[in-house]
Amino acid sequence: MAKPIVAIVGRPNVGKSTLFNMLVGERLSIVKDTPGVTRDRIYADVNWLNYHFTLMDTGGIEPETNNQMLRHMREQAEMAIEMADVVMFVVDVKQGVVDADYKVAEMLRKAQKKIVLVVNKVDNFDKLMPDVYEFYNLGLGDPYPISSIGKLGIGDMLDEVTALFPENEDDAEDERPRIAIVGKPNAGKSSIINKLLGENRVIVSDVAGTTRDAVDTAVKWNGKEYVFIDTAGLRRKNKIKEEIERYSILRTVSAVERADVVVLVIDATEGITEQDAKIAGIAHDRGRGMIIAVNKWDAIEKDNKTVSEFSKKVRNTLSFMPYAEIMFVSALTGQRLPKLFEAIEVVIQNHSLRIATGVLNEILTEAVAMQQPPSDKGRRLKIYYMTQVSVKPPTFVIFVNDKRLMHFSYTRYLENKIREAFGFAGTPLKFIIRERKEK
Ligand SMILES: Nc1nc2c(ncn2[C@@H]2O[C@H](COP(=O)(O)OP(=O)(O)OP(=O)(O)O)[C@@H](O)[C@H]2O)c(=O)[nH]1
Ligand SMILES: Nc1nc2c(ncn2[C@@H]2O[C@H](COP(=O)(O)OP(=O)(O)OP(=O)(O)O)[C@@H](O)[C@H]2O)c(=O)[nH]1
Repeated sequence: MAKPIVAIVGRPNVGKSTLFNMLVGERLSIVKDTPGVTRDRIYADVNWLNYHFTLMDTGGIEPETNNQMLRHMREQAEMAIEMADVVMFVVDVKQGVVDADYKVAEMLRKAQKKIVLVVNKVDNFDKLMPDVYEFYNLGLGDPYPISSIGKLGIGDMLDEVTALFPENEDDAEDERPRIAIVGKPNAGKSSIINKLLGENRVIVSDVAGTTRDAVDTAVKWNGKEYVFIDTAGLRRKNKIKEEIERYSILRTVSAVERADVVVLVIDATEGITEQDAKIAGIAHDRGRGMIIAVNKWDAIEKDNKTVSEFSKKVRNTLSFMPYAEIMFVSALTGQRLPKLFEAIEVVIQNHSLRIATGVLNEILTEAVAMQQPPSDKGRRLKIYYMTQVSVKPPTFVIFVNDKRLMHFSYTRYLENKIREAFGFAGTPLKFIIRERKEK
């Protein structure tokens, strides 16, 4: 389920963005199917042979002084260590090994992270190979020479990256549901986790002692164990606004990647913002179960319209996830936090709910009878059959005579019928349209 995460770190100008764009390819410039969410190109899915992973570009800020650069690189490396399974440490053959490279290398070595040392701008292997050997001095093992522009050495480098992926995903063996608590800085993520955990905290002992797992907390509720993934505590001191945004997005991606269910915490005193939509979009794209928790509900003045008005604004801004329940909570007073736990459990169930094909097709037949499928130039859409092929999120394949006739709005109509029949509250549903020859 959870895809490995690979983070790119390195000094400014070594070619991180060029490498990122080359690996991601042109296909993916904008994610269109999440309305209202314009996607920064700082993370993307990469498919290489049979491997699928999420690539993150941690760079992008040009510090002015050497001091600033060192600080920035340290933070970059820290973030990468926390978030990624494998770190691509990119250096520049033209500049050779510089002081900052040594310092970052030392940090990465100490963290015992899986590292691939990538020497970029080796546009001519014959001529530049001698310069590549210098990078052995960093003590990170074999340097992998590449040219991001010339697309040289990429295969060998990726072979090494994928060889370092966790063997049997530790998450796969762990049956406990994983819940990521995400949201803007200061929304109250830590407060909610602490309150939810209360006395129920148990030690996450059987998970390997990597830095990433340090943010995981296991808790027992109604006799069942859950693992919470916290994204709180981003250090903000001295940071540029763009930097904070970038890190909080990447961190969210990393947490969401590992989660089954996501709780988006919104600060009621600030209202819902574009940044909230961005964060929600990540969970939606990845097909996670979803709950919207409007926190600090104690802190705002209310009358009998406040809930419906606030809900309306949330629904408008997060129009791509009408399936998510909105809850009004307070970490301070504990108001409705037990209900939040109940909601999490419901979403977990729905996220892995399977519907038998027979029942599904009864609903389909009925739905088609009630509203005729669309037609175009005299040719009408025929829907033959539907079956659920997977869970987390529930994914359905619909067999039709002609894919082009399947309008988005009709898929939406069918989705609504399925939801009317089976609920599926809190989980996105995925539909795959397949053509089958007419009989
Ligand atoms: N010759 C050569 N130049 C390259 C290669 N890869 C990147 N460059 C150049 O190096 C410069 C910096 O590339 P970027 O990708 O912007 O570097 P970056 O590391 O993302 O820089 P920041 O965004 O400042 O962190 C650009 O002028 C690129 O064209 C390469 O393989 N060979
Ligand atoms: N009134 C009120 N204040 C709250 C509530 N929940 C959190 N706060 C306050 O909001 C501030 C931020 O809370 P945190 O739990 O640290 O927020 P966070 O989302 O973990 O923040 P980061 O670590 O910056 O990502 C603190 O001052 C809390 O006391 C709430 O339900 N009501």
